[in-house]
Amino acid sequence: MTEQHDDVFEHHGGFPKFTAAEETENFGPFVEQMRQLQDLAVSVAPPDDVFGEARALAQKLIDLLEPYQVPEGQQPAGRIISLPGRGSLLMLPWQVERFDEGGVRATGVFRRFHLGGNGAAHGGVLPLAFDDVFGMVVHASGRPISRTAFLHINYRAVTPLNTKLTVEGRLDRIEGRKSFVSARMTDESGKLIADCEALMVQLLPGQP
Ligand SMILES: CCCCCCCCCCCC(=O)SCCNC(=O)CCNC(=O)[C@H](O)C(C)(C)COP(=O)(O)OP(=O)(O)OC[C@H]1O[C@@H](n2cnc3c(N)ncnc32)[C@H](O)[C@@H]1OP(=O)(O)O
Repeated sequence: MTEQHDDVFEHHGGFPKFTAAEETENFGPFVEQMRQLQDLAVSVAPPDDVFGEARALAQKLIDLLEPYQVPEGQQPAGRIISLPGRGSLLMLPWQVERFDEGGVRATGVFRRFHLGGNGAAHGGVLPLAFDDVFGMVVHASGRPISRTAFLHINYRAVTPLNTKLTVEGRLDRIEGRKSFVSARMTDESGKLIADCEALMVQLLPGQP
């Protein structure tokens, strides 16, 4: 992790102070296994007694992890920028490849877990991808922490699963507290899958 990445969670506005977490031996592989489980949970059709066995194993995992819950900002999930989705299961398992004031670029695939219908990604996961990139664009540009006021997506082509895609976002202009940002999602041939514009509004002191 670079020094540039180390300070991206510093305190702004009314947000709590977040610090980046270090990658450890087991956390990244654990998150990937959980993602595989998510993919399987939405794609298997075994006999019901197999679900019974899975329930028992899942309960063991719950019992193992439950004592270790911590407040927001202290868990590794979401704080390790070198991991896909920063190690957060909520985030798409994409890798950040560029993070500087010129913009943010992330690449990755939508998986079976993200299926909408007829082999394509669910339309609701694209705003998640864009919104997360815009949060990083704001930080990478050195702007104070901001929240999304609006986010407008144009779905230009059906979004495939298991196909490498790229999202590139940038800061277009600043008006006082307002950061106007935009991003494009493309496939490896350069075909435009979706584009997006959003307004990020800088939080006032104490604003949640
Ligand atoms: C590694 C890094 C990880 C980074 C990890 C950290 C990531 C954090 C980023 C997460 C991003 C999110 O998804 S946040 C989650 C989704 N978003 C939210 O929950 C936001 C909910 N909404 C709000 O909290 C509020 O509405 C705000 C803060 C956006 C704005 O409220 P406010 O502070 O009272 O300001 P307000 O006066 O209304 O607006 C300020 C200016 O913006 C304009 N404005 C406000 N809303 C709109 C709008 N929808 N469309 C057009 N313009 C608007 C106003 O006209 C005004 O312009 P003018 O008169 O000044 O010209």
